Amino acid sequence: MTASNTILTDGFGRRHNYLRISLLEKCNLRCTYCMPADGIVLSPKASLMTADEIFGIAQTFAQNGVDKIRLTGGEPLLRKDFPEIVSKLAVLDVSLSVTTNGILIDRHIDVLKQFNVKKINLSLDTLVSSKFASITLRNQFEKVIDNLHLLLNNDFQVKVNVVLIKGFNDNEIVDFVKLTQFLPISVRFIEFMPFAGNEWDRSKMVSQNEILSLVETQFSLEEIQKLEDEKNFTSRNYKIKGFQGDFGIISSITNPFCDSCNRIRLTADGKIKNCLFSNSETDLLTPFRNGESIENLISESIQNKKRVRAGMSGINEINDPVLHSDNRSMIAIGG
Ligand SMILES: Nc1nc2c(ncn2[C@@H]2O[C@H](COP(=O)(O)OP(=O)(O)OP(=O)(O)O)[C@@H](O)[C@H]2O)c(=O)[nH]1
Ligand SMILES: C[S@@+](CC[C@H](N)C(=O)[O-])C[C@H]1O[C@@H](n2cnc3c(N)ncnc32)[C@H](O)[C@@H]1O
Ligand code: SF4
Ligand code: SF4
Repeated sequence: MTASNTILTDGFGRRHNYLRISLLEKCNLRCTYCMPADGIVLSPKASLMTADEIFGIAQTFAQNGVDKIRLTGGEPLLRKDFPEIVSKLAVLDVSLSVTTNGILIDRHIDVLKQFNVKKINLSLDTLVSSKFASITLRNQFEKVIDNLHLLLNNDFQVKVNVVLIKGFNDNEIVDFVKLTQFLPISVRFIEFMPFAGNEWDRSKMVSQNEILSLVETQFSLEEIQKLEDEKNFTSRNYKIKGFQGDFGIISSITNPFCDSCNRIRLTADGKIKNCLFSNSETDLLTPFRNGESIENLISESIQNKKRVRAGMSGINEINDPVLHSDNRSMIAIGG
């Protein structure tokens, strides 16, 4: 292990080479599983990281071993200075990717191409326009579908994120799988997770086992073995013979993958979270603004990271995560 890896390696030997940066807390959709119905209290604009601050903090991570940065939010493409942020981060020796709801892809496709941001994760929970409106509270289904095709026509690698909610879209699982017959996409079904204000209930969650059992009634599946650089991926993926794409499952609740966690999060107001479910945060932005070193703070946060997420006493136990009442809503974490 090189010295530059040390501050990002925790007590369990997990090397945190993947930084997820939330660019803002705002969004042009209102997905009910992501944010409270009455919205969230937004951080004052002055407390959000500027493009230069995002770059400066990300650079410290890159110098210490981060080689993958994902931009998220809120909706990252809503940031007016998105092109500036991407152009700055592009000089770092990292792979850059974006998780987006897809609505503004056409506005930013040139900048994504220019700076080689070729991996886009696009969230789409239903293939039915009226259901899209009911879960996102906005009528933007056609726009998202058009932009999905725009990405594919421009050779982007697209993963489609589908949060499954019982009674809402579990009857579309097979349709999403069928979509991969002719589209070279990876559809990932995500177990619904609990966050402030999203009215999570275990009974609304569709589990990994339920998804697999259902798909296996229709198709013969082959599990895709992960390549060495994919070992930390959140999803376990499956292929159906003759299909152009594949599908996967992100089983945060029933089969968490904390033993291979390589992720650290930076919120839009410059705090790091060492786990999605953790309520403890470390402010990097204030010391960064004061010209102080942030490496010790990063190191401390990594060293304090728990082996498994809150609420879990064993990696494969089926046990609901404890929802910290003071953890943020998902929209203010970034997934
Ligand atoms: N429990 C848990 N869920 C995560 C983690 N990282 C991402 N997710 C969830 O996985 C889903 C998809 O997230 P994405 O933003 O597409 O990121 P990703 O799965 O890391 O994407 P890739 O880099 O393409 O593998 C979202 O629901 C995230 O909240 C994690 O570290 N822990
Ligand atoms: C918070 S969003 C931010 C990026 C962008 N706005 C988007 O929707 O892709 C990141 C990811 O988190 C997922 N997500 C949000 N709330 C979730 C929840 N309660 N459980 C599981 N995944 C969730 C979304 O589906 C999305 O794929
Ligand atoms: S999931 Fe993404 S698109 Fe939906 S409200 Fe959350 S941040 Fe916005
Ligand atoms: S729940 Fe926390 S520790 Fe587990 S994989 Fe997600 S971020 Fe990592």
